[in-house]
Amino acid sequence: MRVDVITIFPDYFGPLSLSLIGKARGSGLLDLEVHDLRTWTSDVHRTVDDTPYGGGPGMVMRPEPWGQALDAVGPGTLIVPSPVGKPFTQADAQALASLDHLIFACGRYEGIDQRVIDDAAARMPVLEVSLGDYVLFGGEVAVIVIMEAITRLLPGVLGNADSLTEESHAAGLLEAPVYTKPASWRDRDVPDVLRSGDHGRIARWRRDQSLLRTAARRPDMMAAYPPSSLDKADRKT
Ligand SMILES: N#Cc1c(-c2ccc3ccn(Cc4ccc(CN5CCOCC5)cc4)c3c2)n[nH]c1N
Repeated sequence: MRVDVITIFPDYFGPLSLSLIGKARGSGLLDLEVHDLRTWTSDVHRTVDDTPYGGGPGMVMRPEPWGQALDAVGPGTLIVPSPVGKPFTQADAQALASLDHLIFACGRYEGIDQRVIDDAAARMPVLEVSLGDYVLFGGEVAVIVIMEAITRLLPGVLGNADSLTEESHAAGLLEAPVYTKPASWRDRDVPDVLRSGDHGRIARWRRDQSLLRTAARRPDMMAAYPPSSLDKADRKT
């Protein structure tokens, strides 16, 4: 997968050289390049922003540098993090993980001139996404989060592909609690069922815990969980 990130803060993306994303880049599974938007400015001050038409607070990112930057790195699927974007979900991560070329546009200030998005949409798919109902300083942190969500889905990145099948937002329920050694810690014991070796009982316990957690913390997920997936025993949970 080829990924181009355009930003006025390239140093924000140091974390994408670490851990499993760094390994994915080193092994060739992920070809990622971070570009400084100011590369495509032409004035001595390398200006990327200006005052908003119609008044209002803050500054808006100028269209010219963005247009030239997207001409240079595109076409691909353009992902624009935004406070007004569609909520980003695991399903979005799975869809994006299957694509060949992603371009991330990291806005700052009050956002990017809308004509940049409209112009890009005339020649490539554009997805405006939001991480959640809170306001960040810009799109860079969102891109790091989105890149983690996508990269872990790329074949060969996670050693144990099984861990992808049981994931919360893929399976529709929150995962059960996890435990490791020691069996007892500060007078708190690992549930006996997990040490029983009875895989059927363990699977049942984990499913029950998933249902309890999801019902308590994510009624929205519970409401969306297909009734056909709940057997009679579950309904008593
Ligand atoms: N992904 C993601 C994000 C972002 C995000 C993503 C990209 C950029 C580029 C600039 N900013 C800052 C910024 C702050 C304030 C405002 C004004 N509006 C805010 C909403 O109410 C109306 C008024 C605009 C832009 C960004 C923030 N925030 N939250 C998410 N989940």
